Amino acid sequence: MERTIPIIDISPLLQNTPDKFKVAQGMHEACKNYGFFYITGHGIDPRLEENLENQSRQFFSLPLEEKQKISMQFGGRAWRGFFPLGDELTSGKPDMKEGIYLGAELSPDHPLVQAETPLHGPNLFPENIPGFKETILEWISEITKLGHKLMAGIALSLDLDENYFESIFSPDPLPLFRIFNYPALDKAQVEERGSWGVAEHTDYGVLTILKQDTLGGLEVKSQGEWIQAPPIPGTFVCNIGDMLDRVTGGLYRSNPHRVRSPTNTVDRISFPLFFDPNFNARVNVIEKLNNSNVQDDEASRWDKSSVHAFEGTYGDYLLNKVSKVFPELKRKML
Ligand SMILES: O=C(O)CCC(=O)C(=O)O
Ligand SMILES: [Fe+2]
Repeated sequence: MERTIPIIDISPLLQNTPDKFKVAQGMHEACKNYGFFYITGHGIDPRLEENLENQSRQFFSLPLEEKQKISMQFGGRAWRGFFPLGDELTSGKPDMKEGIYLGAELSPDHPLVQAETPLHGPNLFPENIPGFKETILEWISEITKLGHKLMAGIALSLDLDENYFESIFSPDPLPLFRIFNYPALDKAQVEERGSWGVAEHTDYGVLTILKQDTLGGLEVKSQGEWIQAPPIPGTFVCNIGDMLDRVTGGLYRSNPHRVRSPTNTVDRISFPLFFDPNFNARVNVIEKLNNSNVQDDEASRWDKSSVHAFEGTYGDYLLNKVSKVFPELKRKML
């Protein structure tokens, strides 16, 4: 039988009804077996989704010079703004995507900005797309709220108190929001550049909440085989990041995934929000799980490093990763 990623209706979790325990059970199975699940019943306004998609497409169809007006070069340590096709690397090779890096809008007097904490600060918004800034900020706010609810479900799925994970998000989580555009490639381009919009990797944080368009191309490695995560209307894709793999002693694995570039004439667009721990949080193993016989997968992992052996704060882990995906920027900014 073909293996497919489970779809979970999370409305009982949002409405806090007794069925939330069934939702948690579904999450437990999905996280153990796939590291991925789809959610429905998430309550996000379809008009907000539509605005986000339309305004993002407007942005990416602008000439490169226009997009470069909000280049990451101007984002400084906050690590925000636009990057052009081929600038981001996975395992040292350029991804076939362009995108915008976004996050919580922090003013210069915010303590973390005052302390010159990397990845914290103001966003760079395109000026000539009416409503785009408001849409982006509303999206970050709504999906961040959803992230907290999903983490309550994940805590229940591990037989923990619903608020268990709040300490690693305290005083605030680090929501890293990205909008990616994967240009359609023809045969010759695939031959020259390869077919990866994003090559195999795992996500770094706790939970990724991804809106994708209707084109597809996301693939997930599960029990050694690559399976599709096709778009399903009304859903988002959620997946486990390295930090949840770490705290569960590998019970919930951060599964490798990749994106195949579209080959028709339409570009694929996607919207991952990485719901990450506070930058200064220490992300410790959940003692109660007692899952100590984890098979470390360091040797077979895409980055040849272990999420279990690592020491330090989440910020340390993250900076080590982002400096590899944007080596040039790291040299200038950090
Ligand atoms: O674009 C997608 O569907 C997924 C992107 C992704 O895996 C990532 O940015 O970490
Ligand atoms: Fe990813």
